Amino acid sequence: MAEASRFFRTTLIPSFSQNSNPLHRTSHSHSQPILRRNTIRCSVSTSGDTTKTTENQRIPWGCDIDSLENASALQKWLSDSGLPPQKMAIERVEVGERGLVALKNIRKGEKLLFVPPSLVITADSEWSCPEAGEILKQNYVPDWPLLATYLISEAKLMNSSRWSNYISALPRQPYSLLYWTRSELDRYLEASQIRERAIERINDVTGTYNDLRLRIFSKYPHLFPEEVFNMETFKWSFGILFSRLVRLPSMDGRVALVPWADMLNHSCEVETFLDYDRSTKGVVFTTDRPYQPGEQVFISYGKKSNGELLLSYGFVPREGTNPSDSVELSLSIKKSDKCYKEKVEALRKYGLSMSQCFPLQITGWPLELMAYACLAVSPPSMNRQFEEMAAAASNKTSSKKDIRYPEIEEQALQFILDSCESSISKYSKFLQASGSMDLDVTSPKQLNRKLFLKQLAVDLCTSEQRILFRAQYILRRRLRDIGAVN
Ligand SMILES: C[S@@+](CC[C@H](N)C(=O)[O-])C[C@H]1O[C@@H](n2cnc3c(N)ncnc32)[C@H](O)[C@@H]1O
Repeated sequence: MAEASRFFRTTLIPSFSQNSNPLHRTSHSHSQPILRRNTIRCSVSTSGDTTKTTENQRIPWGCDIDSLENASALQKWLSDSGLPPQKMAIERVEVGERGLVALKNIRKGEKLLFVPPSLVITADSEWSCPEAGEILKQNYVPDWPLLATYLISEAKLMNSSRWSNYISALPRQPYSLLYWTRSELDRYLEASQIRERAIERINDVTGTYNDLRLRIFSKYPHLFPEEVFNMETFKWSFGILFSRLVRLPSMDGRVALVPWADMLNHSCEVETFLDYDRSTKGVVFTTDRPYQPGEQVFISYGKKSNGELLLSYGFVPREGTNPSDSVELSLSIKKSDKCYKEKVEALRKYGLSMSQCFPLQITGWPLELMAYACLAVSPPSMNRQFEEMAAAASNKTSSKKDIRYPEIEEQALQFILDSCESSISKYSKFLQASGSMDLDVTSPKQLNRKLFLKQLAVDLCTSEQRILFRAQYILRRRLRDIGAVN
């Protein structure tokens, strides 16, 4: 969902570009269900913070997903509307609260679902209030804000919308960092770069809503009354999009909400993803393992880090189970650097800045990170190589060669190690403090929510710190190998 932030930055209104470049790639399916470690459950509809008045407003749509409220009505409506008989049913599950569970033996390589296009919501779906849809299209509103508005517009019609059974079964408050307050983000995610990403995303959503309000909603209050189209309802609809929208590669990458398919939970151990199947004319996925009756069936939401999963979907996979996990390491050119100006200029030329984040994985880090570190430590005598280093630090060069500067390798490795260690100490501080953290709550409801958020933050920070420890080990070993005493 870094992708989502990028999407917003590039298409965000004011320019109302139609070149939306949305986010979720969906892959799917899985093998062994992952048991969620933390057992603290919290109805996400429990607003914990009273800093904003809107926080206390309750979204009138959807349901609490810790029950199966509205699930059977959804299943009945779907089969009455053309969904073929299924080998799965919605049930309460260990991972993801509600999910799709096999009713019969399912073979590896079997196609499942077959959701027809008539049951899929896209930017081309018909509006119950066509005038509202027309106005958005005339104003070139991109797919994401358009779909967010569509969802609210249909939700407000309750039973008169054709999607009413679908909307009633959506979470009343999706799990997502959009619902964390600024003080919760600051407190629980201080050590993680995901905090910045969450703030950016919240600002993007707020900016998008404000822009729609100024440019469109305020001009047509009879179609978009503020009691219905407000920040709170937009937070809900964007939360739904972030956690359920899929991109369908075989439909030219179009984004869609796919009722029924969006009841599938994610597993990091499967690779199969949703797509439109031209031969059967429906949205399907192909299992990459067999399932027995009673087992939960999984898909993959894409190769995302734990932080990205928390950001968009509000969960953190069990420690060590996500091979795509990564942590962002921030490197900066020191202001006291004699060549600060030249280095920053070289970086700018390649779209980088004096402070840059690079993803570390348990298996290593990108070549770009080493190039950036070389630039950061290189002395004035190497100024002719600054551009080459900046180019290598960006992913804009076509040549992916591992440029080497033996004369500064040790300093560069030490520079990365110092950044790693400073990051590790931030995580340690948070993780130590989390045990005795005063949660500052006034009701059991708030306590439940804060414990839940804290546990998510502890899970995220533990997994990110683990990657940093691994990088620290590798860097120390390399420094030893090149003869530097550390
Ligand atoms: C596309 S929906 C899947 C259906 C969802 N469980 C429901 O009841 O509506 C995505 C949401 O499911 C939950 N989810 C999916 N995979 C999960 C997992 N591996 N662990 C915990 N929660 C998960 C998260 O709340 C996420 O925001």
